[in-house]
Amino acid sequence: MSISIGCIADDFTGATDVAGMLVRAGMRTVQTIGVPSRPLPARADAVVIALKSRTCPAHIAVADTLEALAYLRDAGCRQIYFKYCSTFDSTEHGNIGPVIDALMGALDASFTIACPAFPENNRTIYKGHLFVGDTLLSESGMRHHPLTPMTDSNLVRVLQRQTARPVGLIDFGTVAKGAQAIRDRMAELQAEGIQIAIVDALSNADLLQIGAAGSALPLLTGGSGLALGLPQNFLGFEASAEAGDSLQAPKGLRAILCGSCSQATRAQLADLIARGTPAYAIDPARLINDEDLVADALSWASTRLPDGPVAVYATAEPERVQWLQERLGVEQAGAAIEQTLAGIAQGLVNLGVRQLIVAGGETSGAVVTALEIPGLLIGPQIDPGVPWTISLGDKAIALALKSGNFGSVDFFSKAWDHLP
Ligand SMILES: Nc1ncnc2c1ncn2[C@@H]1O[C@H](COP(=O)(O)OP(=O)(O)OP(=O)(O)O)[C@@H](O)[C@H]1O
Ligand SMILES: O=C(O)[C@@H](O)C(=O)CO
Repeated sequence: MSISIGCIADDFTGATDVAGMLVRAGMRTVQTIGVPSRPLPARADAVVIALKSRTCPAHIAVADTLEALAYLRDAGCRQIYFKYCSTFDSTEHGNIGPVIDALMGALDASFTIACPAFPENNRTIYKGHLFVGDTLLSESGMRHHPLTPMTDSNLVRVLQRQTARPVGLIDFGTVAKGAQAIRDRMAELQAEGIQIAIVDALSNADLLQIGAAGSALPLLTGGSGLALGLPQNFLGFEASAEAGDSLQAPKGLRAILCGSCSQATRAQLADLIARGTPAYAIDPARLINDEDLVADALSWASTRLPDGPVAVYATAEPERVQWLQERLGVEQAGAAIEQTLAGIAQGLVNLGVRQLIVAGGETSGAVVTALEIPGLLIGPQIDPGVPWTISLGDKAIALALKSGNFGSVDFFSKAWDHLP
């Protein structure tokens, strides 16, 4: 089997996001949960390994990434792609910088690019500054993110704080001139000693040019948008009409689990509740008191599930998130909620749920891990960056892993209409 692109994603929603893009661009794509212990179950042009490495300590993120890299190299992947968030979610200590460092070292790469732009979801980069819609990243809801608050919009500055390798910029003036100009600028920057270049991008057309310019780089890094421009680089690869495989969602009960506190998820949840969907709120005060919220939520859900979808959520406003974080610490607060939602997910599947939407990357990581799902086949897109997937393994479950800030306001109700 010859695999063109081997992708390592730093969270699970990000992984389905980029896998969906590769499918859209015509590549047969398999997503694995963690580094697979067995050969891939399906023929693939691209493989996406989903890690949960965005917010763990940097040395663990690096170790997990290098293990994934070893697998992808053994599988014969011709280009490696590190996928991180379109809002560049990271802290002063990483993990984007340390992971890029480690990948460059292992691949003996002297230069790479960093381009998280995702114009279809209103993430654009201009003069190195990341915009979310009309606002700078630092003025967007991302400044309140529970784990990776983003308070600086200048990505050259942000990444430079995370790596000792010199970081530069390929700005829009160059990108607008097309692939050859971008290639020339890469060469100039390398000659100046720059090893990683943030690249401006305002549209999918820019991403196609950037993808073409990066054809010879052993390592590319970015959001999922960049993936649209990569399949064109592979000789002998022909866009396959069956790339999305004709998947069939398993029948079963429906549920929604929300651990994302992002602005979009909060609005989507409010919309769902306003439409009358039963919703169970995880009460952080009861969590602190060690009450068995998993059993409580499941007993609540069990009587309602036969009548239609139910939602269970920890989603809260920034002040409520801070309240819990002050009592448990940031990491422990996140982990406690994730474990609770993961336990509820296991119980829901035991109750017969086979169609499940999960909101939030960290949350999805916890849920998919608890469900012991080894991999996902990628199906139709619900909204940009969020495809339906069908789990591999013993028990087929249709899963939509929604990145916190993705999706239209009616996402949770319309998603069912897009089931394959
Ligand atoms: N009420 C709450 N108090 C404190 N932490 C919470 C609360 N609700 C959720 N969390 C935690 O906030 C974090 C949200 O991160 P998650 O990645 O799931 O969502 P997101 O960042 O919106 O999504 P994405 O990474 O896809 O953009 C999780 O660790 C979750 O457990
Ligand atoms: O790139 C994005 O914004 C998403 O795929 C993501 O990674 C959110 O967790």
